[in-house]
Amino acid sequence: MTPHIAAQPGQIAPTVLMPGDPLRAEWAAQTFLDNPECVNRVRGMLGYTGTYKGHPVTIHGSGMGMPSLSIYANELITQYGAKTLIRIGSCGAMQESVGIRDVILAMTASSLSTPSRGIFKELNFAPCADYGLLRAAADVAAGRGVTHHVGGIYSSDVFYDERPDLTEQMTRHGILGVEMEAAELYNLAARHGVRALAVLTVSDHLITHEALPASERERSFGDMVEIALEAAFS
Ligand SMILES: O=P(O)(O)O[C@H]1O[C@H](CO)[C@@H](O)[C@H]1O
Ligand SMILES: O=c1cc[nH]c(=O)[nH]1
Repeated sequence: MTPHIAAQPGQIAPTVLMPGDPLRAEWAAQTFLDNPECVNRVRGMLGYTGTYKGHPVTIHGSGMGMPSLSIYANELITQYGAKTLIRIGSCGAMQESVGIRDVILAMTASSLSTPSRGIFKELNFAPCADYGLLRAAADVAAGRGVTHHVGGIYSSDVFYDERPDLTEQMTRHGILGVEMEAAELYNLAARHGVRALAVLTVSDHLITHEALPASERERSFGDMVEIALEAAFS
């Protein structure tokens, strides 16, 4: 047990999927895992462990934003031995060529700051995905005919952004989408020598202002979860 996770030793699998939303963790575990068992509900941050095609998998919420993800990812890696962490999140599209419901595989994540800023100081460390996971996820997405994009994303500290000039520069420099956790997940994975990837579903569009209707979210998020699960064990 840790300050934020009540699971007993052995109740967290080496492979962990991390949505921001704890209820998405519950839905994904009940939909895609066999024999899902709730292993954490401290502060309402749900974690479930079950199996996928015989492989043990934990699906655990990260909360919103990098400080929250940092708490859970640190404890999952250092206290429970997680070796593969895949974020399954929603994001906003920042390119005309990226559509609502598309999947983005985050090769790297830019940020203004992360919880690791204090370590890196003047260094602009470039957090990046595990290449094997990234390549496997792209292959799975292509094989399933899921429209997907591989490239850089922006991990923001805020949902309500007051810097349209920054959004403009990121769009100009090819950043595909914005979310709030991947950069720190990649920093932590690099620090602890584990694998990480962010698989994101576009839920809204910063340029066209389209948004995914709530009724369609589940099916769209399902593609993302299956891509993550298949990539983890390919
Ligand atoms: O859908 P999730 O995984 O929570 O991800 C996105 O949604 C939240 C903001 O609404 C942030 O956590 C952002 O990263
Ligand atoms: O962080 C996020 C998530 C979805 N859409 C956004 O615009 N930002």
